[in-house]
Amino acid sequence: MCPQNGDAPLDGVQDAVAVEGKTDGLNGPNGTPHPHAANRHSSTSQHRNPYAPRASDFLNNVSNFKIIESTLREGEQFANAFFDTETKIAIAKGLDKFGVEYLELTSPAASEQSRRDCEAICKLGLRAKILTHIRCHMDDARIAVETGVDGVDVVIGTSSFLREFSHGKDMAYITKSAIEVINFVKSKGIEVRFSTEDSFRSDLVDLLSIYQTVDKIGVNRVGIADTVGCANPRQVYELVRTLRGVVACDIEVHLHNDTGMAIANAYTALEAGATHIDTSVLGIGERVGITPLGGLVACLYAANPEYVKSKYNLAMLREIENLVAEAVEVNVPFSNPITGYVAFTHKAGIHAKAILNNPSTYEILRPEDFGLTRYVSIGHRLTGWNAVKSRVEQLGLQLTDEEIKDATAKIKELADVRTQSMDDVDSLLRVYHSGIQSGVLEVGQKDALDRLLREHRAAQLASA
Ligand SMILES: CC(=O)SCCNC(=O)CCNC(=O)[C@H](O)C(C)(C)COP(=O)(O)OP(=O)(O)OC[C@H]1O[C@@H](n2cnc3c(N)ncnc32)[C@H](O)[C@@H]1OP(=O)(O)O
Ligand SMILES: O=C(O)CCC(=O)C(=O)O
Ligand SMILES: [Zn+2]
Repeated sequence: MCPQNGDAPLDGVQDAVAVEGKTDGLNGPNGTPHPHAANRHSSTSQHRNPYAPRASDFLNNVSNFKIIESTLREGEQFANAFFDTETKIAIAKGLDKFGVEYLELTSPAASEQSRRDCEAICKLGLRAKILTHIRCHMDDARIAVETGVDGVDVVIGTSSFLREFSHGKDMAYITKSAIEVINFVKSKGIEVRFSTEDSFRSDLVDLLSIYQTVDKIGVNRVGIADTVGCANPRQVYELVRTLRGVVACDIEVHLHNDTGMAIANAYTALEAGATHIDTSVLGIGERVGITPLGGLVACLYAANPEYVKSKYNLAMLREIENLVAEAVEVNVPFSNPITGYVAFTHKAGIHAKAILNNPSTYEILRPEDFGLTRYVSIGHRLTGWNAVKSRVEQLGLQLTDEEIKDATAKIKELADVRTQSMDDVDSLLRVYHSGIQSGVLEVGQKDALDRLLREHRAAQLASA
């Protein structure tokens, strides 16, 4: 792994340094010396600098990547998806406003309307580059280059499964048609990408050989596709890193989410030197889809918030997700990163206290950077007096800490029976406060408080 280093344990020390660098928000090896390094390795470290940059520091593209947004291609392969022209244009404009670098559209060979929609989106004059996605076949390529796209994404299966059961072609034929299609697209002066479908179940020698061939003839990007979602982060790292050493062109990854790895795999691909990541809004695509745009953005924001904020209009994310969710008739999942309805809701008393003091205690993403708001939920039995105190202050009530703790005990007692709404909690706090103010209530007088609450409820019912 490290050319200067034949001493295995040193790798461990280097890992520790890399972690320190990250903690400082640095990509490079600028961390302070590891306290144990000198003692443990003094004999070898005389000859080399253990803190010198490693190959992996230079490969890492976590803060240098482009998104190829494929909601209008992979996303159209989602079981529920039917996008009419108007919806496609709304999605394209929304994603463009968000700031994705590329939009990938369904093949114009798929249907007459697909071809017309592709042309219509090319004419919108968006900032994002427009790509279309075709089979590795001259018939498709001829149609694609006439649509006005900025580039063509070419794909063909290389695994034995697809060679035998999909297109029936061997590697020699695949290579020959790849060269023909790539040269043809290039001759039109537009970008071309060549991708192998089912890369992780393809023979490594076949893969590297075809990628090297297309790189030599000037393809702009090569793509690796985890078509069945079988890859894990380590496999992704190894394949991308190996490919990085073989081709000079950009590297795109397309990662399905069948085993829930798509975001982690995308992150790891960037660490290994990938330059472009395919996404779709909410991850929609064949089966359970691919790397979701929002989840990827959350993950990359956590790594480098300033870079991600500078590239994308993050406050647009919710609007785009809602647009696509509505178009394909699904709900945004409750646990969705950033936009899930509980993404910034804090509940347990211990969390609530710390969050109220400093949100970074329990938040890696700042809701305000996404145009969103944090919530502290208090009407439940896991609440604590610090959270209740914050609400008391918001309501402008004057209560001592001892009184707030007493009121909190009542909230918990009631919440043991059922969760209390914010209105329930507010009423209780107001009743408690007026009881204290008027002198009919003192700390610990449970019966008096129960009576005041009963009277309050009766008055509410009478006025309803
Ligand atoms: C993993 C992915 O998601 S890849 C992208 C998938 N996208 C699509 O399929 C786009 C939508 N598809 C379509 O509209 C149609 O399938 C079309 C227009 C592409 C082709 O339709 P048809 O000609 O009716 O063929 P059909 O879909 O039944 O079969 C696919 C054909 O493409 C061939 N083929 C499959 N993959 C490739 C490829 N990557 N490169 C070249 N040829 C291919 C198959 O051998 C088959 O050829 P055949 O007609 O000689 O049997
Ligand atoms: O073109 C590509 O890279 C990917 C095609 C695709 O959708 C897949 O293999 O899952
Ligand atoms: Zn796919």
